[in-house]
Amino acid sequence: MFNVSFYSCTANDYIEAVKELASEVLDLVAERLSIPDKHVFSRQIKDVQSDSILRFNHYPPVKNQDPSSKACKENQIGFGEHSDPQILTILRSNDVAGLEICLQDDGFWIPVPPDPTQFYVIIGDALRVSVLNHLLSTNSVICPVCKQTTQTYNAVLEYNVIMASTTEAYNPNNCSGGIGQVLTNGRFVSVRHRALANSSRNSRMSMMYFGAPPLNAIISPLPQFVSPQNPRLYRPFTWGEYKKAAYTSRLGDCRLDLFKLHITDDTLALFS
Ligand SMILES: O=C(O)CCC(=O)C(=O)O
Ligand SMILES: [Fe+2]
Repeated sequence: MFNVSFYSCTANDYIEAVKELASEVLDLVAERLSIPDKHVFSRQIKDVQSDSILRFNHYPPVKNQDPSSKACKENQIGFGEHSDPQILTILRSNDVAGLEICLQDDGFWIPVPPDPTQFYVIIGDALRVSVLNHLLSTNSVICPVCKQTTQTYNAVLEYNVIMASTTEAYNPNNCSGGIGQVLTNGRFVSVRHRALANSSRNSRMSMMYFGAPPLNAIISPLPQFVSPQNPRLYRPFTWGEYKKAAYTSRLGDCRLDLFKLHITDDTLALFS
């Protein structure tokens, strides 16, 4: 029989452990960015009011399909294309493939090989703002699978973590943006990803920890990322507002557009 209290204790232990891991990653990121307050990101997910969640995904295999047919490909989509709205996601899966990431807006999907011994770190919309361009300019590695350059945070590798992020420089017209993009005033673009159901015999299963701020936390570009040359791109908003926008739009929609400030020549003049 399913023992609910055993399950809930185990899940809570896992949440505590993975929150620590996420916090350490975020502290390293802040340190590397020379942000004086190194807990600026981790404080949000450690807050007792944090809106972080743990989700379990199960993708049963898709059976009896002609793998070359279009219908087959569509049926295989277990979790459609999206970026995670929170700050940071820690993914752990079994050894069944399915996760894919899209590094550029070219519709080309790169499979991420499953490894049940690893944690995968996905930059959420909330963090994408401030961090990655800096890290990427000095830390980039060649992905052993796709042979493309992938930005990776060296310190993160010590934890056997793969940090997926885009290799692109910020493009304000690129729809793929998240609340991290706001914190860094548009420097970073969180990775778009999706999960396919496998046509083999086995189900893919994943455990996702989404580190999020409290609902009333203000998401706004950090002051060090705003200057006359880089005027503020987004109006401040709360995580609660963003979450509502995320859950009332379609999964793949670009919700950050709702929070963009329209930069005019007059606005620019105010900063100069
Ligand atoms: O199951 C996976 O590999 C990815 C799931 C995912 O992207 C999500 O739950 O947000
Ligand atoms: Fe996701």
